Amino acid sequence: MQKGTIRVQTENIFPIIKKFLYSDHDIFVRELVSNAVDATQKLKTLSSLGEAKGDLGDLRIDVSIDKENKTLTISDRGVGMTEAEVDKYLNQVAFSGAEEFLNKYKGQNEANIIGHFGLGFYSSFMVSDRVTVVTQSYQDAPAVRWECDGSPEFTLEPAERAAGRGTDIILHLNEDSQEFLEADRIRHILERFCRFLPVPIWFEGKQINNTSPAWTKKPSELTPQDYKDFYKELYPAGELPLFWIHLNVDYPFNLTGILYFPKIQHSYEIQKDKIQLYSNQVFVTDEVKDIVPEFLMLLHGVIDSPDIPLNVSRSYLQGDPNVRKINSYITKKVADKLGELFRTDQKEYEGKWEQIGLFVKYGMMTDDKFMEKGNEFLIMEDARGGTFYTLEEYKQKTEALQKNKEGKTVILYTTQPVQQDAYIQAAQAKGFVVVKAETLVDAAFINNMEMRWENVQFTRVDADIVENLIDRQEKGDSILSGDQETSLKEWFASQVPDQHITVEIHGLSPDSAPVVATRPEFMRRMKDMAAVGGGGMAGFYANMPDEVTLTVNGNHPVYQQLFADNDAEHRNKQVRNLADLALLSQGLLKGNELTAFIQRSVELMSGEKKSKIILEP
Ligand SMILES: Nc1ncnc2c1ncn2[C@@H]1O[C@H](COP(=O)(O)OP(=O)(O)OP(=O)(O)O)[C@@H](O)[C@H]1O
Repeated sequence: MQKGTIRVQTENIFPIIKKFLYSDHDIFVRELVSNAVDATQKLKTLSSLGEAKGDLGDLRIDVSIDKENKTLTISDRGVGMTEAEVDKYLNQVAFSGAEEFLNKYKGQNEANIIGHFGLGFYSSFMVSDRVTVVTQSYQDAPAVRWECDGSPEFTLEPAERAAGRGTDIILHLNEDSQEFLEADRIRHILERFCRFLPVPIWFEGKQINNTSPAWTKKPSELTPQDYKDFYKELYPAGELPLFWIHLNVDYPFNLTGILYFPKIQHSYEIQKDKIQLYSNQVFVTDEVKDIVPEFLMLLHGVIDSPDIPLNVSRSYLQGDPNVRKINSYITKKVADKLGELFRTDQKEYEGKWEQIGLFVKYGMMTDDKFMEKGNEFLIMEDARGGTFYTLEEYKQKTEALQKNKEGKTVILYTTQPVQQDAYIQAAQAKGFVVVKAETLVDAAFINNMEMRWENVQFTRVDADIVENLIDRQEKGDSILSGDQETSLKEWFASQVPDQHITVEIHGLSPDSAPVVATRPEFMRRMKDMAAVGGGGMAGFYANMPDEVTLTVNGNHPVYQQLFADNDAEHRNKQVRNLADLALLSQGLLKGNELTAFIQRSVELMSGEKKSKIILEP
């Protein structure tokens, strides 16, 4: 028997400390199973190079619990270790045999080796009083038993390994870690971390993992059904995705994966943290915040990269050049895919726009590069539905009618096609094109694009009377006399005393509505932004009451009737009703006011009847 002291390579001690501060004790399972996978992959490589002879047998990993002896064992049929190797790899903390193997066989093997740091094995001491390793090398050497209780002292002696080549890692679980003797607990951890490892892992008579998940295959080997099946495997409860992108780079960094665009019906269902990050098929985390661009956090799927530093802090991740490159690669791939979908199957793309639009808009707002590309596949739906325009198409279509004096294209939009129907119809009657901007992101998107798209301005269709939507017109000719205009203004002012409602008299077409309520664009936008939590000035506007302009169309015939009406009370009620009708069309008539309006309307109708009865005989 050999006795000795574990040697720590001091220059590597800091990563160890960091790693042991890791709050998640479950990761010891990941580390030990990863080592077993590495050992198995190494054996396959050596065999393919002719260095390991003979039949390799059933290369599987077994995880087992022994409740009586309070142990958890991980067994593999991999390369195993000779006595000298045990001394070298296990007795020197932070000396990675994985790194050494990779350097030695660089370019000669296809196997992906997980280990890098030479630390993983030591995570077993987070949960064990004692760890026993029984191992036999693929080389012709006797088996050895290594044992250590977490202190720097270890023992190393010859042993028997009935199963022959391979390694058993036996953890004698400590008092605080008895939970790992529960089968459900272990199965859960295995399913989380080891679900897609490339070597079969068995626990309690069942294989835990899918050894060749879709993302590790070539896109040409996969059918659409395969992608959908894999999605179901990842998210059994989820609805099928809209489409997906298969990522595959090997230069200047390694990255594979599949990103799915989920179906989002309602913005409130948006779920972030649905992308899982793997490193050589080992699950690392589902918090991919710094690796995936913010606007793509809504995607689902898997990213696998051995090049992402996994055991370091967040702030380091952000500064990591590989992470930044990965970020822009993913952005580019997503933009390319969207562009391709738009070009090759526009109808299909339009059909999914409601959901795709969310990504596109977020992306354009937050990423300059994406915005450039997005300009080609961002589409706006006509308020009538079914017709879509790109920005370029919209500009061309509205060239004649919707350019204002400054030469800007005025994009007219509606946030609620049903409620704003009267305004939309009025604009369409003028030959204007109104587009929908109904989703949660639209308010912010409009503000943002207005600053970045050249010569474009957005105006909500109810921001002003239709005559003023593109450019403010001179007050049209009114058939009213000066006195009549003054009285009309007074009547309205007395009936609508709200200081936030401004009354203006215009001479519009007799066919236009008698009164139109509009909400000035700027103020309304600020309030909208405040409502969805926009900070700064927007917060200030949130507390301001609605500003409304009532434009009274002096040329409407109803006013001639009013001038002929000598019953002041009756006339005032009519005036009030006209104003209320306009407010109603803006959804601004609520509560008491609405009830009063209904009562007044009924009164007016029955009053008319009465007067008719009196007049007719
Ligand atoms: N089951 C095993 N079979 C054969 N060799 C093993 C086994 N487990 C560990 N080793 C050897 O011990 C070395 C150290 O393992 P350890 O887990 O500490 O580090 P690593 O796997 O190289 O890196 P990481 O810290 O990233 O896991 C390994 O590189 C490997 O050479």
